[in-house]
Amino acid sequence: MEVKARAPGKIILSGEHAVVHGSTAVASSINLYTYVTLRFPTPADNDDTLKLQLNDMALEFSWPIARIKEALSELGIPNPSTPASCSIEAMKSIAALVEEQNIPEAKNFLASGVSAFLWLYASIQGFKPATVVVTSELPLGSGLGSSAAICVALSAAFLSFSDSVNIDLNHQGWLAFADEELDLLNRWAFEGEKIVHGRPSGIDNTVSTYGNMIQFKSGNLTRIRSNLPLKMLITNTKVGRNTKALVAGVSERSLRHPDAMNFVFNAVDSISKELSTIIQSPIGDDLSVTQKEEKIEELMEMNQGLLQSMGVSHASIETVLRTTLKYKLASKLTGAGGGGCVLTLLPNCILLFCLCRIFSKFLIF
Ligand SMILES: Nc1ncnc2c1ncn2[C@@H]1O[C@H](COP(=O)(O)OP(=O)(O)O)[C@@H](O)[C@H]1O
Ligand SMILES: C[C@@](O)(CCOP(=O)(O)O)CC(=O)O
Ligand SMILES: [Mg+2]
Repeated sequence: MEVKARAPGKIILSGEHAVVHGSTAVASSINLYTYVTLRFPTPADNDDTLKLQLNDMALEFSWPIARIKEALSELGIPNPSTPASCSIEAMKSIAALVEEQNIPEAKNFLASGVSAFLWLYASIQGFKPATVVVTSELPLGSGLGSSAAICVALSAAFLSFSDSVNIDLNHQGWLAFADEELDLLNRWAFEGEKIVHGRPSGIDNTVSTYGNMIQFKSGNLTRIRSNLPLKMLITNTKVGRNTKALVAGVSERSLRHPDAMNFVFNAVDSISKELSTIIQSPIGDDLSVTQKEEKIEELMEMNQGLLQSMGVSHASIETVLRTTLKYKLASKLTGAGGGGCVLTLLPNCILLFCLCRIFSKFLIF
């Protein structure tokens, strides 16, 4: 028996970090996915291990089921319909299970993802032998939500074998979870994301679970529909960073300067709400597409300024900002910052300009 699940990455258009402190944020899923295949051995295979293959990393981990049972004995019978947080004790046992695998030092950043896998698997599927294969189109640790995508795809694969879930909707050739099941999936993915991020807001796993665009505040999701043909260029600075450390850094700053940081978070809240209103405003209202894009550019610049004051920008991000500004294009970091990816709005008039250039070449030759 085998199942394959996929979950998308995301971009945050406005509100990263501040969303952890209760501000509104706006995010969109992107069409880059993480894929998880779950396979149970037959009795003839005589295989009593849990295997995790990370194909893109060319790594394979394997634990005897008896060892996992011994380490996580407190878990008892799995209860897929009730998402549970990993206790400090269970986290210690999982850390020992991961350590036994001797992950190469250069790939130590994978330890949190492997830990989330162990927690989700043991909690949802219990102590059954299986092989889980992960592949991803997303760059890891770059702000495009690879941690949430793997948690959603793992939870989806594990839950799909559980009686408490109904999967019958056809979506682009894939079976989809029914709406009422998405909440359960999202809550499990959030538990995994907590292991990677420490203190996630939940926006990444939510947009990866529900897809399309969302507005998110204090754990509450509003699904939104864009009426603007927004085009974003994503530039990866390729500077690695760790979301958990950056999120913790912002929290420490807000403990040191609570009043000032509250103003920063409130300003971000207003920016996200305004952005969401513009995106959803009907075509043909008072503002033209160009006027709406100009407003969005200004909001992106203000959001970037506030992210700088939270301490999460980086020299590599500033270089992208300066470069795009030369072409009068507005940019902001997306995700946790400290490196990672930068978003640049490509206004429709630019696309028209490029098209004209392409066509003029055809005309000349
Ligand atoms: N395909 C994957 N395989 C293994 N671990 C993964 C995978 N995708 C994400 N992770 C885990 O998530 C971490 C990256 O998460 P994070 O720092 O939040 O950045 P982002 O979510 O922006 O990619 C990785 O270091 C790893 O632990
Ligand atoms: C910084 C934050 O707002 C987004 C982090 O996104 P990413 O893991 O860098 O893709 C954290 C969160 O909301 O959980
Ligand atoms: Mg992440």
